[in-house]
Amino acid sequence: MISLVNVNKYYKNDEESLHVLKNINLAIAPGEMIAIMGPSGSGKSTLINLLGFIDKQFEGQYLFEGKALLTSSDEILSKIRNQTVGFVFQNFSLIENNTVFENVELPLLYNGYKFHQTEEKVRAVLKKVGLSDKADKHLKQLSGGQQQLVAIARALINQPKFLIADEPTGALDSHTSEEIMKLFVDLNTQDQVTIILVTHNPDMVPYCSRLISIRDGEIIEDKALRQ
Ligand SMILES: Nc1ncnc2c1ncn2[C@@H]1O[C@H](COP(=O)(O)OP(=O)(O)OP(=O)(O)O)[C@@H](O)[C@H]1O
Repeated sequence: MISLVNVNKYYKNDEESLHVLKNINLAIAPGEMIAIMGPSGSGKSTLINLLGFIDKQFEGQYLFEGKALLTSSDEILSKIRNQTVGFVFQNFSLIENNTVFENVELPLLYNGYKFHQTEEKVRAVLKKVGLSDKADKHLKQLSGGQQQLVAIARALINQPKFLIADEPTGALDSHTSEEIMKLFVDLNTQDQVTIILVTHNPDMVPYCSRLISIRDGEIIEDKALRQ
């Protein structure tokens, strides 16, 4: 599904050039659930920004389903991104003053759906994450774990080909983190959602099917975990 070939990334300014991804070669197949680990500053965010079609400025090749999508215009690329990848962040990035339903519905509206076409899809995805009874609640009325479930529902609503989760349990206690990871595993094993997860927490790794470790912009380890 995803193929990075000899990818190098530099952050350049007038005085210096910082080499943050070094000769990355990476193939990701549909149905994988990958943990990316590495110290702060090792290049994890840079890598997932590239994988999520956010960053086009790099050397080497990124093929998605055999195509070099990053050559598309910004407008086409943002449309592709909206239909192809779902993002989940540590801080949830939800709209505080909107209801659960409205938060989850938003990417559908961006994708061209009309208000009267969204109800069934939003209800189905809320059911999947176990929030059927919370649709009309405001975000403020939910716990941190429930807010992360809303963010996952929002990431899933356009049926993306893969999910990128950047420290999705970073703001949650260990019990809630476990619940969130179990949901990711269900999505991965039952619905074949491909998941790429950045984490600092080694406890999250055994839930994944593969571990990629990064140091100083290089992949230093790439190993299979559960099958
Ligand atoms: N926009 C930028 N301009 C210049 N340098 C940057 C930029 N973004 C990141 N960097 C540098 O690139 C390197 C990799 O950063 P990156 O954010 O990818 O690391 P990370 O592994 O995600 O770190 P963390 O775990 O702290 O989020 C760091 O040295 C960082 O300072």
